[in-house]
Amino acid sequence: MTDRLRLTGVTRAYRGGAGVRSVDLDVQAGEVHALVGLNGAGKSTLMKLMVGMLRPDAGELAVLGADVRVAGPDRWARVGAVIEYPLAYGELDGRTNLELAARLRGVPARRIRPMVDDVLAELDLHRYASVPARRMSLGNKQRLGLAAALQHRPDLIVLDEPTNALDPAGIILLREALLRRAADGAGVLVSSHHLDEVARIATRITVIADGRVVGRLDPDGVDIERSFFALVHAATTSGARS
Ligand SMILES: Nc1ncnc2c1ncn2[C@@H]1O[C@H](COP(=O)(O)OP(=O)(O)OP(=O)(O)O)[C@@H](O)[C@H]1O
Repeated sequence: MTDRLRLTGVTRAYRGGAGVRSVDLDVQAGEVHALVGLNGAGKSTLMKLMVGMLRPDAGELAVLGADVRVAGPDRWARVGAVIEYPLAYGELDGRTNLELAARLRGVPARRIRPMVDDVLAELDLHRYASVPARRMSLGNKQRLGLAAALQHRPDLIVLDEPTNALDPAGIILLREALLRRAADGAGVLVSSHHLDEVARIATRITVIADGRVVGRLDPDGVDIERSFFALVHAATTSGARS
């Protein structure tokens, strides 16, 4: 097994006490690992830690084998992430946004145009290649952000609730794109509230509640929703007692 991402005892507290505590988590090459939890469980906080947007108070965090504190641009160029909101320059059209994202990741100039064409086709965005991002619908902006994160075939993909604004066609396109990346050896981590959606794609499902890992779900399990609530309930009632 090859670690694409490994968190060991990672803790980060916000002022006021919320945050994540002693989280152990890994993402392996070739897998889609899903992080599920209720609103406020700590999914976005964990993902921000994983991509260096937040620094841990304690614990170790390795991205593609390098400590997150010392990972350089070459390492980050092999990561694709969308955390919270897809980033796009409103004045620039879809194609230019994607070309810029590719340049920022150091993709050689001759490879950029075919790469952008491929991802525009993959996420059915060709109609928006010449449309400024500010005129795109929320779902198409999300497709554009996902395209920017996936186009350079990163070795590690971290997506925070990537299906939130997508229509059913977009959800299927994203699912296929992620399964293709994983089959090619990428490690994929996605957070979601949608248990059914996650069960279709994930090889592993980790449940978090109150900033802690509280258990795992079997993607092939019969009543995944029930198992999810049982885990969350057990964790929050034991947390309330302690
Ligand atoms: N900047 C911040 N300052 C203080 N507390 C914060 C901050 N950001 C998040 N929190 C708190 O940390 C906890 C975890 O939030 P986080 O956004 O990671 O949860 P989440 O699982 O992503 O939730 P959702 O599903 O609603 O997006 C919550 O209690 C939240 O209120």
